[in-house]
Amino acid sequence: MASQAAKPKVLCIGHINFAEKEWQSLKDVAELVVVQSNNRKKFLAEAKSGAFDGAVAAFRSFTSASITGHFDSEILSALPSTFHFLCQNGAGYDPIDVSACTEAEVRVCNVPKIADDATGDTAMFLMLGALRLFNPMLVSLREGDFKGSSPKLGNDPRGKKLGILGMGGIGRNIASKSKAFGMEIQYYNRKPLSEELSGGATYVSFDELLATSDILSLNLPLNKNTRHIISTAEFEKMKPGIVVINTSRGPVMDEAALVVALDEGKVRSAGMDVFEEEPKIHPGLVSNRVVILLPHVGTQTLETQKAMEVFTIENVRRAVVEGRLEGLVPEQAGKGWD
Ligand SMILES: NC(=O)c1ccc[n+]([C@@H]2O[C@H](COP(=O)([O-])OP(=O)(O)OC[C@H]3O[C@@H](n4cnc5c(N)ncnc54)[C@H](O)[C@@H]3O)[C@@H](O)[C@H]2O)c1
Repeated sequence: MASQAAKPKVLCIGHINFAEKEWQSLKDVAELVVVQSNNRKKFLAEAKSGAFDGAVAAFRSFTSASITGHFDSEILSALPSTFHFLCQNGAGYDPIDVSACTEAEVRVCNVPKIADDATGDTAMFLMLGALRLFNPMLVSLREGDFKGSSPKLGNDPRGKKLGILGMGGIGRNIASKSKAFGMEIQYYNRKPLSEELSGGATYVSFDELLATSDILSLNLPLNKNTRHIISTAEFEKMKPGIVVINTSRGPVMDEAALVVALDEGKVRSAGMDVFEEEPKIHPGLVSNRVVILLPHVGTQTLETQKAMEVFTIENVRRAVVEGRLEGLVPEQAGKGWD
């Protein structure tokens, strides 16, 4: 009994859907506390009640923004001084204020690599669907008009230039899959990749990427530097008839500007898994049959979802047992925290 009382607490913010056994196994090293609140006000009150006292780490589910809102300095200051590890179950971590975490000496990890394949597959589906103009056909078939009244022909991927904006794990996954479709790959990143990592893709400037790509795939994280990185001025620089794919985060692209570019024919079609104000979607996208839309399901496979939860829970264990995390976010690199 005495050793049980001495265990640190770990918090579960949000739901664990596929790795409950792994979560329960943390009982060996920690006292498990599942956050009960369902909104920010209640979360702050729950923290104030002392329910989280002694907590050192948290599992944060992708959807838990509905519980805490932005994970910012107000949330951090409500947590006990023992709290030092935030384990985000997602490749993206834009709902977390990493600067505020760094200031509060809270280490943050996300889930790198595990989401690459499923998100890359989603991008390929959207890319082929948008290139081949499959969506109007899918819709008209279900409306009882087998091939649609005036089906337009789409394009082959073979021989097309794919421009990847953000050549990280997912960008590189898309690049390697696209090569099998006979595409030529170019990319823009904050810095060029090594020969080995680039896999034969050509590094070009941001403007050249816009001007010469037949298809543009957005694979950047969302942060203050990337918000609306694609807007009216960038659409103007693009090759007429470009196809745009977004599986990163909605706000990296100005959705209203995309709607204008589609309506003007500058952008021929688009494939989107993410939107600026999810679950709201710009009506100009919903009404445009050429655009192929998915409801942010890039990582939604049984295998990937389970592997992401397991990785995140293992990180909670690492935090408790070893005082470190795997996959510290790049903003916290070089602090001697990894
Ligand atoms: N649709 C989905 O369900 C889904 C799933 C997983 C990830 N995502 C999103 O995809 C994003 C990318 O994921 P990842 O795992 O490939 O991340 P990553 O960190 O491996 O790669 C991001 C790349 O973008 C580059 N980059 C960052 N800022 C840049 C800038 N201003 N200009 C040019 N390049 C820049 C980085 O150098 C890096 O190479 C995530 O941040 C996440 O938001 C979405």
